[in-house]
Amino acid sequence: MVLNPVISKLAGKLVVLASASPRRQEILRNAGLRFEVVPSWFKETLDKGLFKAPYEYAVETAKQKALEVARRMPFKHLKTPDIVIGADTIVTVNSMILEKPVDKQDAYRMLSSLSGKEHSVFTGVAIVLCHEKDNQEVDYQMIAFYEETKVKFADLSEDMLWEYINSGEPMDKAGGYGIQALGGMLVEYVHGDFLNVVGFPLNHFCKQLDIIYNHSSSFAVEKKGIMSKHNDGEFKSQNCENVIIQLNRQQEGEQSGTGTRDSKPNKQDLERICELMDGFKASKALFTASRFCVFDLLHNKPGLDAARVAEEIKASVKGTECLLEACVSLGLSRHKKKEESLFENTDLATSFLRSDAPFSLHGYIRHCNETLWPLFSHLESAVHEGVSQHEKVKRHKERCQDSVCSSQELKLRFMSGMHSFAKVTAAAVATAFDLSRFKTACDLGGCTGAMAYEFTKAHPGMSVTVFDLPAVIEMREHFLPANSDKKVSFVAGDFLKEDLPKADLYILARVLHDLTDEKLHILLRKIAESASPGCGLLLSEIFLDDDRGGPSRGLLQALSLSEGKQRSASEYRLLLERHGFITAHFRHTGNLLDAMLSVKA
Ligand SMILES: Cc1cn([C@@H]2O[C@H](COP(=O)(O)OP(=O)(O)OP(=O)(O)O)[C@@H](O)[C@H]2O)c(=O)[nH]c1=O
Repeated sequence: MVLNPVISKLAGKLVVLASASPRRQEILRNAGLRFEVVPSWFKETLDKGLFKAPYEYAVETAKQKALEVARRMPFKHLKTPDIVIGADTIVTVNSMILEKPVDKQDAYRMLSSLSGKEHSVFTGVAIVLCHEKDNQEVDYQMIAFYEETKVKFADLSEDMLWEYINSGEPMDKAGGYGIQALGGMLVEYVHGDFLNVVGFPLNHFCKQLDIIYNHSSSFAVEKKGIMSKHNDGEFKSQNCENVIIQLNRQQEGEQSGTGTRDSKPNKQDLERICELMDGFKASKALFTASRFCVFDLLHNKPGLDAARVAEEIKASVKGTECLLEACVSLGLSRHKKKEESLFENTDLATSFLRSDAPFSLHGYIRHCNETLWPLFSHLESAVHEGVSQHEKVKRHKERCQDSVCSSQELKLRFMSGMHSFAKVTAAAVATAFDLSRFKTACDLGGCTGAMAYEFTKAHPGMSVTVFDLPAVIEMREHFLPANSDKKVSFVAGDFLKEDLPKADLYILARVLHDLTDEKLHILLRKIAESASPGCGLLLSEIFLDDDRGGPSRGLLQALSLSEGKQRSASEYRLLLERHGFITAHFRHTGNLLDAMLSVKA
C-alpha cells in the first residue's frame, strides 16, 4: 500500500531517477516509488553568474541532468522512459552557492562560512515526461520546481570542524554536510522540509505529480496533442515559482501571455534584454547610494524616511526618495514592515555594502564608481583605438573637477578598492588547496596584506611576506594595524626590478591579468629564479573558459583594456610551464576569483 495516491499513478510506468545520490534513491524508495537509477552524465558546470537567483541555477542543473538521461536512454539503453526525475541540491550563504566540496580544504571553507549562520538549502527538481511518437521520435515535456529550507548552524570550533571533515561525511554532500547523519549535530534549527535538505523535497514532488495526473486538464500528458511539435527537447521557459513549465509554444503564449516566437516577443528574452540595457542604471544607483553612505546610515539608524535620509546625506528629498525606491527594487533596501515610508537595509546590504562589514565591498564599489565607470564611459573610444582610456579620463577629470584629488588620496582610494575585494575573496583562495607543506609564502603585489592575513589564519604553520611598492607599503596601516599578526611581514620593492624574498610558496592574486606579456615574463622569470624545486606558485584570477565564452565577469573586465589580458586556466598553465612551474591543481572557488596551484619542477 502506498500512502500517496499519486505515487500509485506511476505504477506500470518506466520511471527513471537520473541521480547517483543514495539519499534521493532512499527517499523515493521509502515513498513506495518503483524506479530505475540511471545517473546523469551532465557536468555541473553551468555559469552561476548567468542566474539571477541561486534557485534558478539549481533548477536549471536539475533540468539538464534529467534531460541528458531522457535523451541518452533511447539510444544507449534502447528503451524510452516514461518519466525521468532529476534533482540538484545547493547550499547558499552570503550570496555564494556551495556545491559538493572537492577536498578537505574546500569542505573547511564551506563549513566555516556556515558556522553560526542561517543559510538556505535549495533543491531544484525536474520531471521530464517522455512521449514516444509513432515515428520513434520522442517528445519531451518538462516540469520543474524548487524548494527552499532554512538551516541554522551552531558556532563551530576549529576542532569540531576538522573532526567532522575527517569523518569523511562532507565530501559527497552539498555545502559539505549531511543533516541526516553526523552533520545533524551541527544544526540549531531547520525551517521547512527536512528531506529537501537531505536531497529531495518529497512533499512538493507529490504535489506536482498530483497536479500532473489528477488536476490539470490543461496539462496534457497524453502522447498526442500539445507536444506534437516539440521533439527537440529545447526548453525555453523557466518559471521557478514552483510552476509547471509547458513546452508547447502556442499554449505557452496563450496561457502565460508570453506570446509565440513569431507573433510577440518572448517574455524571458525581453526581460534579459531589458536587464542588459538597464544594467548601468542599477550599477550607478548602487554606486551613488554607496557614495552617500546610505547603507551605513540605514544600518546605524534603521527605519528612516526619505526626508531624514536626505537631511543626513545632504541631498534633495526628491532625489533621495527616487534613489531609495530604486534600491528597494534592486533588493538592497526594503520598506520597514507595516511602515511603508520607512527604509532599512536588506541582509545583502548589511553583509556587503556597509563600510565596516567584515566582507564589505564598499571600497571596491567606490573604485568601480570613480575609476572604472569613467573608463567604461569611454568604451567606444577604447574599442576604436584598442588602448586604455586612463590618460584621457585623467585629463578630462583635471579639466572638469574644481578640486583635483591628491595623488595620495587617489592611491588610498585604489588601495581601499583592492583591500575590500581581497577581504571578500581571500578566504576562498587561501583554502582552495591543501597548502600545509608550505611554511613560508610571499604575496607579490599583496597591497594591504588582506590576503596574507587570511592565509596565515587558514594555515596556522605559515608565515607570509607581503611584497609591494614602497608607496603602498607606507600606506598599508590605514587599513590594517601594524603587527596585527606577527606571521605577516611587509617588504617594499618593485617585483619587476628587485630580488624577491625567498619563500616556499609565491602568491599572485589579481596581478598577471594587468601586466603586458613582457612584464609578465619578467615577473615569472624572477619567481622561477627565487623558487627552489618543489616550491609552489598560487595564481588567483578570473579564469576564462577554454572557448572564451565566459564567464562574462572576466570578459567585461577585459573591456577596461588595461595593459594586460584575460586568459583561460589552460593559457595560464602553458605560460607557467614555460617558466618551469607544472600545474598541479585548479579550482573554481565559487567566489570572485579562481585559483591554480603549480609546483616548480
Ligand atoms: C545539504 C545536504 C546534502 N546532501 C547530499 O548532497 C548531494 C548534493 O549534490 P547533487 O549534485 O545535488 O547530487 P549528487 O549527489 O551529485 O547526485 P546526482 O543527482 O547524480 O548529481 C546530494 O547527494 C544530497 O543527498 C545530503 O546528503 N545531506 C545534506 O544535508
